[in-house]
Amino acid sequence: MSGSGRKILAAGAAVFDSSGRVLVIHRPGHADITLPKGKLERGEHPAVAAVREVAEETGAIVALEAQLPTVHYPTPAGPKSVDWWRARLLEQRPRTPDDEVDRAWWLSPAEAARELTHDSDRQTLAAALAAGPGPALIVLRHGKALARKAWDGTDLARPLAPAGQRQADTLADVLAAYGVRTVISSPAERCVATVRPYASRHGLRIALPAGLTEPCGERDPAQVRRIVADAAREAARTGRAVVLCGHRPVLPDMLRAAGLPEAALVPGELRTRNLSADPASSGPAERDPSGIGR
Ligand SMILES: Nc1nc2c([nH]c(=O)n2[C@H]2C[C@H](O)[C@@H](COP(=O)(O)OP(=O)(O)OP(=O)(O)O)O2)c(=O)[nH]1
Repeated sequence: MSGSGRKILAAGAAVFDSSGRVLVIHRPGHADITLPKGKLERGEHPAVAAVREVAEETGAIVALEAQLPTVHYPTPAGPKSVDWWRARLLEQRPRTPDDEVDRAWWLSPAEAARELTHDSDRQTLAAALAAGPGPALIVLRHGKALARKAWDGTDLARPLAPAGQRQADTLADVLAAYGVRTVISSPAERCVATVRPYASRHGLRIALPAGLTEPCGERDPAQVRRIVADAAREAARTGRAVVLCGHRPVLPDMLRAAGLPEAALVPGELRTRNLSADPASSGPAERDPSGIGR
């Protein structure tokens, strides 16, 4: 069957171990050597799919770091787009070889560049090397909240709408894909509730700096910048991803302080930046592939 026109979506990762080696697979069906990746399941976020596919194809449990350029190519089943991340190995689990992937192994980047069958994988590897290692700093707008006129309590206590709660559940999987260890939120309920499913699943405390609330953030952008800079230092110090959840009027300052381009985030949408071990250095800015907010 050729070219129905429907785009095939996939996601994968250039995975690095602690010695800087990269993980490749052999696929007997295609007789090729590639980076691990695979198709999204229905409704699945690409970041979540990337982590799942790497685990299924290699047994490697990974945390995502920088997002890399999306790759497009035609296939007999239709045009295909693959979202890629740089990722680091957290744990290697055993995996039984099968017809899809009969071997997964580690190569130096130079060896991998020689062995990979497809040029696009070589380009993804080059982008991963250019991004360098480092955890993600994630800036997130809270999920869809109850309308102001539908709520007669204080604005700080205004809760998420049911759609916002669903976004929060999806975000819990996305934040897990990045291996988030530090959760920071405006104390407003709609922000806290956006990161609560993730924090409670992982037994993490949510830090609640008052400086991220709407009135404080708008009044004192310098304090917002300090909160974000502290978060970036924490990520660089621990090597683990950090998420900051805030409000639309404060997000421009949060994004700027994170070194991300200005963007009008819709509820539940996020942007990530990868931080190298040196918090002063600037990593590549990244877009949100999620569509959670859309
Ligand atoms: N992996 C990969 N395959 C490519 C590229 N360019 C290209 O023409 N192909 C060909 C090889 C295969 O014959 C065909 C489909 O391979 P694929 O890896 O995209 O699809 P798949 O369904 O077998 O695998 P997956 O998405 O489940 O991982 O596309 C490329 O850049 N990467």
